[in-house]
Amino acid sequence: RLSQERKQWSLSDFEIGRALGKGNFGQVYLAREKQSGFVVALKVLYKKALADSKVERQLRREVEIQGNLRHPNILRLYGYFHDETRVFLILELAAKGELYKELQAQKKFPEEVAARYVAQMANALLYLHGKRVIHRDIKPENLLLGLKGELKIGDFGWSVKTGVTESRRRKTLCGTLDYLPPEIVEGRSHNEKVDLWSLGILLYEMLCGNPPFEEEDSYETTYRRIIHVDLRIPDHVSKEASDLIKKLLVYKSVERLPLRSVILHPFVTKHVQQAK
Ligand SMILES: Nc1ncnc2c1ncn2[C@@H]1O[C@H](COP(=O)(O)OP(=O)(O)OP(=O)(O)O)[C@@H](O)[C@H]1O
Ligand SMILES: O=C(O)c1cc(-c2cccc(F)c2)nc2ccccc12
Ligand SMILES: [Mg+2]
Repeated sequence: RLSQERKQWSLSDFEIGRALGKGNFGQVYLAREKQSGFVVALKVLYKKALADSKVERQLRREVEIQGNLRHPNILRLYGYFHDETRVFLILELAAKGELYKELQAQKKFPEEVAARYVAQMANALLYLHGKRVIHRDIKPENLLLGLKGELKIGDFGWSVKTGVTESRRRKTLCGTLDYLPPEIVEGRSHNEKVDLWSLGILLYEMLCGNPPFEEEDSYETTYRRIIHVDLRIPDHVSKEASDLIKKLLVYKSVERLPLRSVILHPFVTKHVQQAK
């Protein structure tokens, strides 16, 4: 186990292994803590890049939030440290990498696989919302897989503790709109129910191989399709799955199916044995 107390970590505490992936502000490496032999993912972020993109505050928030979370479907942040030029995040290793890669390789998932991921996401979101944290960036790129193929929500770059109202519209709108709910796309106030919409988008993409409102290179068309909830569900999708998607992709956030009902929905219960 990594010593739990607020230890002052440094690079010399770790043996660095292969690169696991490349992120926006640096690389992520396999690493072993020398003292305990504990294997982690060490995420290296360059201060210059962070400062240039003005995301230091967001990073500190991400670290603060993720550091306090303990849930089997949420990637652990064990600690962090920095030197003159870099910030290092000591993260739980997600041995099976990105869900995104799995989805790209398989094109789409069988319904029982998608149902398991939906159940794990719903449980993680129940925990998060219970702590007044909204993720706001649920999408395959930010979901990792543990050793037993269990889903781990990583990347709290966009999460916030509610009550912090700020228009993140600018930065948000420069990424892809595909996963954003109408209230964010229209720059209106939003709450944790944004994660319910994204869960619906995720389920659709896992079963269909592409997000529902995706348009080749037309941002405006995607925008219009989102606010009109212009949803077309292919015939190969079962009626239970289709029902759940339609109950999550609802324009009015208050009408979206609550997480407890997601977990008890026939699409999930059909495939996933429920917690005792
Ligand atoms: N905990 C981890 N375990 C295994 N692989 C990881 C882990 N964290 C990151 N990776 C790999 O490194 C890549 C880059 O990591 P990540 O996406 O977190 O960086 P980033 O894109 O800079 O962060 P963000 O997505 O928050 O902007 C991921 O796509 C994944 O392949
Ligand atoms: O030089 C610093 O004091 C510094 C510290 C941190 C930092 C330190 C701990 C946690 C965290 F999330 C971020 N981030 C930075 C990003 C850009 C430039 C400088 C810094
Ligand atoms: Mg990333």
